[in-house]
Amino acid sequence: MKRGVLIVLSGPSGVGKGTVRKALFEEPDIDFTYSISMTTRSPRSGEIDGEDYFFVSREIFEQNIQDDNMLEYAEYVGNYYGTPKSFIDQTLASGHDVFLEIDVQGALQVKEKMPEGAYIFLTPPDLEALKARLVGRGTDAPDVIERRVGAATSEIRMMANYDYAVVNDEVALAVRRIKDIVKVERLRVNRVLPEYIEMIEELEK
Ligand SMILES: Nc1ncnc2c1ncn2[C@@H]1O[C@H](COP(=O)(O)OP(=O)(O)OP(=O)(O)O)[C@@H](O)[C@H]1O
Ligand SMILES: Nc1nc2c(ncn2[C@@H]2O[C@H](COP(=O)(O)O)[C@@H](O)[C@H]2O)c(=O)[nH]1
Repeated sequence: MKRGVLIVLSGPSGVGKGTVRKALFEEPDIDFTYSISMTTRSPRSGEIDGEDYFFVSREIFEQNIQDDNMLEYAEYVGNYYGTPKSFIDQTLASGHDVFLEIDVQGALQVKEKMPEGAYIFLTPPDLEALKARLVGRGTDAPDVIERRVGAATSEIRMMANYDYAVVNDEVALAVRRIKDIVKVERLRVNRVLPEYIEMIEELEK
């Protein structure tokens, strides 16, 4: 049976990870399973618990760390964010591709543990565009935006630790670049593109 591919999309806050991920998931030939993160941040207007994030208290998050339930976690601009572990293991083992959208600290922790994934750094055309996107999104107070842009400068330096860098100049172009990367990754994991596996098995009968 084919094994699922782990795809980790990371990059500074506001670069467009969520926007690109949503556009990617709408592609007819894409069937990724999204890993829902856990966070102590308060929900933004319109965000749904169990869909956008699992929103929990600091106590519950810290209990999950102690119980070794997290594949990775990071403290980012005053809140915890992390990836529940068992979901990732089970989904990959069942042959489904898993998609993580996480910050740079978390992505590098996952890469240490699971180097066989596709680690993609989504980068803005420049820092001005990044700040404009955070301001334009309208979800964060000015001081939080400053902290996020401040964090971005050191995050962008970590780009060299990734397998791939994708510029999010236009969403449709970023989606196409990521789809090409996933094709390469499928070949690396399964040695043959999965759409051919059934055909070969049929011929070998
Ligand atoms: N290619 C693009 N060109 C212009 N604006 C964009 C582009 N991609 C995303 N945006 C806009 O930038 C803002 C931030 O996007 P988004 O929320 O997807 O970023 P993010 O990286 O997921 O942020 P966070 O890490 O904080 O969740 C949104 O208002 C979105 O519409
Ligand atoms: N290390 C992790 N980072 C995560 C995870 N889920 C989301 N994130 C990243 O946190 C920042 C802030 O997110 P926001 O929703 O408050 O804007 C952003 O870079 C996210 O990608 C996670 O599970 N682990």
